[in-house]
Amino acid sequence: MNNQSQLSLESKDRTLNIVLSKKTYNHVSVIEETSVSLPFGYTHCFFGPSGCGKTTFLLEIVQYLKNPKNNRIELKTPTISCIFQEDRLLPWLTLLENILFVTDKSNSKPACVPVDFILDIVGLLEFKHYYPNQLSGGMKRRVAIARALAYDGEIFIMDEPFKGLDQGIKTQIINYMKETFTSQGKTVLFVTHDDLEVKDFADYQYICEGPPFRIIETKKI
Ligand SMILES: Nc1ncnc2c1ncn2[C@@H]1O[C@H](COP(=O)(O)OP(=O)(O)OP(=O)(O)O)[C@@H](O)[C@H]1O
Repeated sequence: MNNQSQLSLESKDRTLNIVLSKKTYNHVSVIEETSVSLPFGYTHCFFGPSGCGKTTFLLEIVQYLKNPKNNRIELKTPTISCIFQEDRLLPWLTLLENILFVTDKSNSKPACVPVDFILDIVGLLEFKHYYPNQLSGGMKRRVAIARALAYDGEIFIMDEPFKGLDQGIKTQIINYMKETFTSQGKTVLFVTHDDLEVKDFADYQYICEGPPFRIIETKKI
């Protein structure tokens, strides 16, 4: 895969400016030259058909944010909470240990949200000593969400985070996220196929097409 994208965090206007260059997987064009400016402190939702390149776009951003050598960063490298499409739990650790693995001070940043509080939000407090193979698909999804919330990064990057969750628990988690993200001014980049999630959660919506990935319309919600 080619790697010549540029990304900068501008402290002056508090904007994440992204300029992606053309990307290919095995000579197939996946991302067209794309630039987008995302104001900090808002929830940005990327909406588009399956396979258009949304995950590739998010991964590019994570890669550049995590590697100061590639960035022209004027601020310190931000901490990032990620929720990927796959749950990525460690099977030999309990649900609680999976979360402590990223919030442990030696491994991570000093301030994290108390784990029991977050487990209660995602409805898993009573299952905290279960192992991943004792959990349903939706429960594993909620562990992945709890892990990101407990780590409490300055930027949240989430790829279809609520896929497979029932409406009740989804609403409870979205309400918590909306309230805390707004009050703490978090910047959120989030991919979904669900119109209702856009309506309930997003400040800006970007309609995407592809491959190759491109943003064809930006809407303020
Ligand atoms: N490792 C890979 N090797 C080759 N092609 C790939 C690879 N990963 C993704 N692609 C191709 O890149 C394109 C974009 O994939 P990507 O996963 O970014 O899309 P997406 O919009 O996130 O899809 P979805 O909504 O289904 O998750 C797809 O057409 C896919 O076939």
